[in-house]
Amino acid sequence: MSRRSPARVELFFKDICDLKERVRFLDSHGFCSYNLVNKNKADALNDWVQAIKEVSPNANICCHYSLKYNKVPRKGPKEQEERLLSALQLSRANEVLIISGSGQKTAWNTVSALEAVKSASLPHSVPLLAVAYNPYFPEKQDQEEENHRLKEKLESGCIGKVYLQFGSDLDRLRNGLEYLHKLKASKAFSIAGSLFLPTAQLISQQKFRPWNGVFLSQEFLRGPENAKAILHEMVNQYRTNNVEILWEAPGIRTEKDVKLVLELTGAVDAEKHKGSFTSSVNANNSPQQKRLKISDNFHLSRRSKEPCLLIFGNHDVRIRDNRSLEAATSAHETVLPVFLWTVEDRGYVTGAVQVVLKDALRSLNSSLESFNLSLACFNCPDNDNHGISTIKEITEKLGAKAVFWNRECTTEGRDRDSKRKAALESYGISVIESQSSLLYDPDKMDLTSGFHGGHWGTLMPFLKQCKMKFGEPIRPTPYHDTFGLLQSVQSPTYPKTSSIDDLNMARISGKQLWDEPIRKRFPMNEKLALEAMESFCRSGLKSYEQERSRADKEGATGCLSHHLRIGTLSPNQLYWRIEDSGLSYDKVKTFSRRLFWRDLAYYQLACFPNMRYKCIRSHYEDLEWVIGEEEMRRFNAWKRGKTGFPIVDAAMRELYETGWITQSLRMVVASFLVEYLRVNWTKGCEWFHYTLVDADSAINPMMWQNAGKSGTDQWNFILSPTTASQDPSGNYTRQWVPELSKLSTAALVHRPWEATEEQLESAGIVLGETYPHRIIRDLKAERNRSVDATLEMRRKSQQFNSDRGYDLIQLPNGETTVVFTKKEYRLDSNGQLFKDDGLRRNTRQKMSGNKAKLKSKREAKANSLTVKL
Ligand SMILES: Cc1cc2nc3c(=O)[nH]c(=O)nc-3n(C[C@H](O)[C@H](O)[C@H](O)COP(=O)(O)OP(=O)(O)OC[C@H]3O[C@@H](n4cnc5c(N)ncnc54)[C@H](O)[C@@H]3O)c2cc1C
Repeated sequence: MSRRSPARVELFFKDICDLKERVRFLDSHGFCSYNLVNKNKADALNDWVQAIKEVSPNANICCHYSLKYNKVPRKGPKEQEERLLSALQLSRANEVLIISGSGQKTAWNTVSALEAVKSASLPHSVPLLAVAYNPYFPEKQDQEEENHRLKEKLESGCIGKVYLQFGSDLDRLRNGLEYLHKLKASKAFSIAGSLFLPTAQLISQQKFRPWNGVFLSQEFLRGPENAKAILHEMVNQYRTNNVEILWEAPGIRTEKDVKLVLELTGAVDAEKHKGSFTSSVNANNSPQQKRLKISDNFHLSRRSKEPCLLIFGNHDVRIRDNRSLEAATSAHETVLPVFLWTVEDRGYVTGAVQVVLKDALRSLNSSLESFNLSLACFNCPDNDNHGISTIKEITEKLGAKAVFWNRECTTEGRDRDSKRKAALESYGISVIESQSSLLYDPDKMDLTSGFHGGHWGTLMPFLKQCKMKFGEPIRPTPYHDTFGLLQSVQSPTYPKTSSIDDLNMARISGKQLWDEPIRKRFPMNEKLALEAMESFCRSGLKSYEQERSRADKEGATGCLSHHLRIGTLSPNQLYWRIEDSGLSYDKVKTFSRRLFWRDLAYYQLACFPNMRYKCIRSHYEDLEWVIGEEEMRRFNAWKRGKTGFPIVDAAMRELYETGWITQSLRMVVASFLVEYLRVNWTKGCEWFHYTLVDADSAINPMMWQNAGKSGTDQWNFILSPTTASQDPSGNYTRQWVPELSKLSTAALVHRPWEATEEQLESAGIVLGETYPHRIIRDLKAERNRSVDATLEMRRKSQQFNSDRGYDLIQLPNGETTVVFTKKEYRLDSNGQLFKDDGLRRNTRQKMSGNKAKLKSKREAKANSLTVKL
């Protein structure tokens, strides 16, 4: 789906002048996604693309490629193929829709064309490929044939989008959409759908000279009002199914047409799309402001001559797919890129993150320098509240009246951004904020209390709500658009500022240069981020479902979290790379959902701004943990990787040395700290925050709260510190705990206390000397204490216990909701453990056989102690 436009529009025009005029008109009404039809072999599609880009540089353009009109006369398939492949490689469009053309299908058709594309293995830079699908055939047999052809097209693995043709039978549309969703289960693609503008002219044209393949009912053809009612329904169906609208015929040419479009879709679309970019410029209701609301679009031709500031944060250090950068460079001819480092930033951007941030800033600066821009860095004085005085001073020196930045959705970032915004606006400076670090804007999301196919605050209700409310995440901006923008701006003359090296950030001196292994393992720049993403998509992604828990396998997970944290990669770039990978839904679904976990964390943080320190289930503040010296003894051993449990120690050492471990290991060590060592989760959370290169103020606390039972999605499993299923070969543990490396089997590496004296001796191990004794011996007893403490705390907090024994929490809007609670903690109103609640049995009885079996299978899986992470 296009980034900014409420819908796509098919363009009809006489010549280039007319085309530009039309685009100018549509652009001024907020459209910026266009389709160019191909009705003649002389059509100069690339010239048209160029003309559109001159008027609307960020337009997203789909060129149609008609196999019929592009056929090389009297030549065989080879020549047809060559023509198509060269057209694709030369195309300057964002998408190419390949169509056979109406009439009898010949040997050279979309299916054979896609076969050719597949075998040519074109570079990744060719436009997204799309095909058409008609769900409206009146004859069953014809429809089946069409369905089969679509399946064949998708099987080529080259298709990223399907365009639904127009028709008026709503039932057939519903069936068609169902069919598409079925196909989506194995092939990832997005859907666009045509709509005709129900004008009197179009209706009479279709009545008397209907187009081939367009099936319109008598009711539709009765008149514009009837047609409108049908279109309303279609818009609803499109919306529910995340279908991007394409206004096909007869095009949108006049103010009246625009009004009609808005009547049918406008209000909702405008609302839906304004999210990614909010502006405080022109707070009045000027036409420009209205336009911004609809399209968020600027024109280069209308760029301001006044300079502006573009402030980078610690989460958007990139030039690609960076909305604030696009907004600033689209609106101003002169832009000063700025990085400010304040005492407040140093309070929460700490440890390993500073190391990778500094490197990323260096690389951002080099990228900017290649466009003759450079990053002006400022070490703000400690008494400069959020760097506000520094920003004011820069704007004054520069004569700038506008400041752009991407909002940072952390608690600290929100506080900073709102204070800066209020102060700058009071000085008459406009602040233009964007959102560029999450798939969706958390402030626009609202989950009502209750169970929506999952408990409140769990992944699936959140994911479904995102897609229902906002559709698919927006596609990243093509790099050539950003490149064009950056090339066309200039740097203002500004006095020399601090260099990145001068920043009071990651300044490590003395003997222990702890940053070196981190820098070595995680060099930071956009190019490397893209390469890492590519390499994972080509190899690791296929086996992610099976291998993601393995710590002993290189590349089992993306290892991209540091790039996402600092912003050297945008989540939209990653999301769409996965969606366009051509792999089946089953292969990519878990990975795609990971990015929704990321968004979910930020949604939770918006609801519970103190969640890094305070339990979301507020009564869990009373949970008893180990305290005093014993707590310190346990916590210190855990931090330093000296607990005597090898998999835990290996992970904690890798974390300390390099700043990263896989999710499966994070879960093992978190589970161990909380459930067995019984140390308060906030301690682990803080240690992770300091040591992780991807330390994230939303994800880290969300995961620790879940591990520590007080989060919205309390873990329904405990990970054993001794079975070490994450490292079946033992090689990972041998690497990080070299003192055990000579033990002969993986089992002994993970449980050296089971080794005989001879085995230990021949491996050169003296337990308690060369490797520590286990810090706790009786795992079962520790775990029982942990459960008892939880039950005791819950008994004392009956007001937070639902009638089915689940925890209740209060949402920011004052509503109370039930959150998932592990079976072993569920209590009745007398404080007794629920045995088997009748409610569940009744519900199960009501469910049909298969569904019930499925559900109990799922529950059994969830309750089992070994889990697939
Ligand atoms: C106790 C604990 C603390 C964590 N702290 C952080 C943290 O501070 N920062 C962080 O980015 N991740 C954190 N995670 C989540 C997860 O472990 C890492 O994102 C993941 O290990 C990063 O490796 P990857 O890029 O190879 O992940 P992949 O498996 O390749 O996943 C791709 C991306 O999805 C996102 N992602 C993956 N898992 C999660 C998740 N559970 N929640 C939210 N987003 C996710 C990450 O951005 C990740 O890069 C934590 C997990 C646990 C159990």
